[in-house]
Amino acid sequence: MINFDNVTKVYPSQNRPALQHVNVGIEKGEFLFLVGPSGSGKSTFLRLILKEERPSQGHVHVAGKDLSRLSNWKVPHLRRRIGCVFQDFRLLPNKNVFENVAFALEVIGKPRRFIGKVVPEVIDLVGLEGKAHRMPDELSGGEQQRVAIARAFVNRPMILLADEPTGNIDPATSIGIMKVLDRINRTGTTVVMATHDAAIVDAFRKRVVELEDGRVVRDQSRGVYGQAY
Ligand SMILES: Nc1ncnc2c1ncn2[C@@H]1O[C@H](COP(=O)(O)OP(=O)(O)OP(=O)(O)O)[C@@H](O)[C@H]1O
Repeated sequence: MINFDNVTKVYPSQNRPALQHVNVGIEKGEFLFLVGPSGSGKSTFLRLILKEERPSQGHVHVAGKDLSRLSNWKVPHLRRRIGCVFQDFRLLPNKNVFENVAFALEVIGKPRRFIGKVVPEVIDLVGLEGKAHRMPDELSGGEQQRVAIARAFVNRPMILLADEPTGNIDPATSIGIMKVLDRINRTGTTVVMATHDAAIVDAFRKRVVELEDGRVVRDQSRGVYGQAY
């Protein structure tokens, strides 16, 4: 589903590469934790999948397509098939839960009847039943992140990218967020989650790819956070 083929990324004005000779293949339906110290290249890895950045060398394939050959006008279509969740939720503050999730479908022109059917289903899936009419400032951080996940998933993307989704959430609540991501993964969506959250990585035992100075130093199935061997 995602293939990094000898990818090196050097940002203009930087002399140290953000990623160096990265080779990682991620199958459809996999769940992958991307770990590593701050500045090791995790966000760059995610941005390359979205074609927000281009490799300086090597190739990134997503769903069988070489992104370097994907014309610019096709990039919005690629991004539509990839849901994104961030540390800081990024909800629209003046829209309620239903409207925040519905907005993701409105902007791609889905009919109102379809929206009225699927949005409540996804709100239930993320564990927010009964809260559709709450405004973001009437929700806890964990609940806001559930809305953000519902919004990212409502279009049934093939891939979900999560950049530090539990970074602003307390440990107990983080487990609940992780269970939601796990549930989404079980529907067949490939999930790539960049994280510093050792407790979560250790509790869920998924594949772990560790970056250090832009290099893959570990790729382990059912891995833990901090054990390089
Ligand atoms: N737009 C940019 N322009 C120049 N350099 C950048 C840019 N984005 C990232 N970098 C550099 O590339 C390297 C990797 O950064 P990246 O954000 O991918 O790391 P990260 O592992 O996601 O870090 P964090 O855990 O702090 O989010 C760092 O040295 C960073 O300073």
